[in-house]
Amino acid sequence: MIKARGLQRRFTARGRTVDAVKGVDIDVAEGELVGFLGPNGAGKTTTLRMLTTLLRPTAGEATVAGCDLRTDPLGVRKRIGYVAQGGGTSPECRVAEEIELQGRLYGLAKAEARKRGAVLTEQLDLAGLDQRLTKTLSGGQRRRLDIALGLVHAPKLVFFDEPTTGLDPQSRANLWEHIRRLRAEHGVTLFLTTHYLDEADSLCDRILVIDNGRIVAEGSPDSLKARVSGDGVVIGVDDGAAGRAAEIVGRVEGAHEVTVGHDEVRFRVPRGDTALPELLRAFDAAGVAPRSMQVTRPTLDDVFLTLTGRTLRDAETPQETEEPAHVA
Ligand SMILES: Nc1ncnc2c1ncn2[C@@H]1O[C@H](COP(=O)(O)OP(=O)(O)OP(=O)(O)O)[C@@H](O)[C@H]1O
Repeated sequence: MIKARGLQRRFTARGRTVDAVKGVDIDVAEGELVGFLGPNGAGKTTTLRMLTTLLRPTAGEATVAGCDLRTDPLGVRKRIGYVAQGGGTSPECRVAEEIELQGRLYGLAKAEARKRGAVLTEQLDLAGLDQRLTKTLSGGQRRRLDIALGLVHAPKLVFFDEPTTGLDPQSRANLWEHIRRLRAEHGVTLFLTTHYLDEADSLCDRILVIDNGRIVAEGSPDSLKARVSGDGVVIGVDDGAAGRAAEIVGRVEGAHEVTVGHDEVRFRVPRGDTALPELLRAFDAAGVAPRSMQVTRPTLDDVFLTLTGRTLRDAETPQETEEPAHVA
């Protein structure tokens, strides 16, 4: 659905040059839900704007939904949906009118656009609000309307730019459910940017981590976590037994960063869940009885820290943004 090679974007404004995206390769297969994760200013929106034809790449090439980004941007636009940050609803328009208008813009006949609007308002829990002025909607309702607008032409590939930024936790969870359903019930391929670790972790099959204009890691949430730091394990033992416990732990394949406390041993291991049964057997054979065993999975923040030496939150810097220099 997406194949991009060496995509770059340089901005020049007031004599200053910013290399916002420094040559990224992206592959997304049909039906995947892929997250593009990175701190503020990492280059997520710029990449998304290139892939959706809103910004011309300085270099590189891409095929999006089967069309070449450079030679057939119109083909790309017809086949994709784009749910932008903040959306673009008109405050004085009614919900149903807004969706119908968007449908007409995509070339649907009036009756067809109206029918499509009814289906979408139903699917996105907006039924009953169709005569409301969009300015009276709550944040979550407005974001769902943004999604409806992005889906009006039934695209098979939808881009979301930070879909849940600014929403309260309940509305975020509700929106995640809608995003999951889009894929499960309609087979839509989804590509979303986020700087929320929990969002990427809970929603996405695969994550691309971008920092400073470059992709620094790629994989499923679990494989990223396993690859970078491994699971943390803490074994509680009786006073005085920690030394013997540490000897046993030292024989476990892949165990590292072993530290011995008074009544506990801590270590890291690639897969805590598979190491524990082996450990239990070894403890049993040695006649040492552990009092407790605890496994903690690393977070995506640990991944980012290992890759860049900074946490995602530390990495967030205020943006300096000029007006975008248009357009494909
Ligand atoms: N039109 C522009 N002119 C100059 N610099 C720009 C422009 N747009 C983006 N940039 C710069 O490019 C870099 C990447 O910005 P981008 O908006 O793509 O990051 P982002 O990862 O989407 O961040 P956020 O999470 O805050 O949306 C930043 O340094 C930003 O200031």
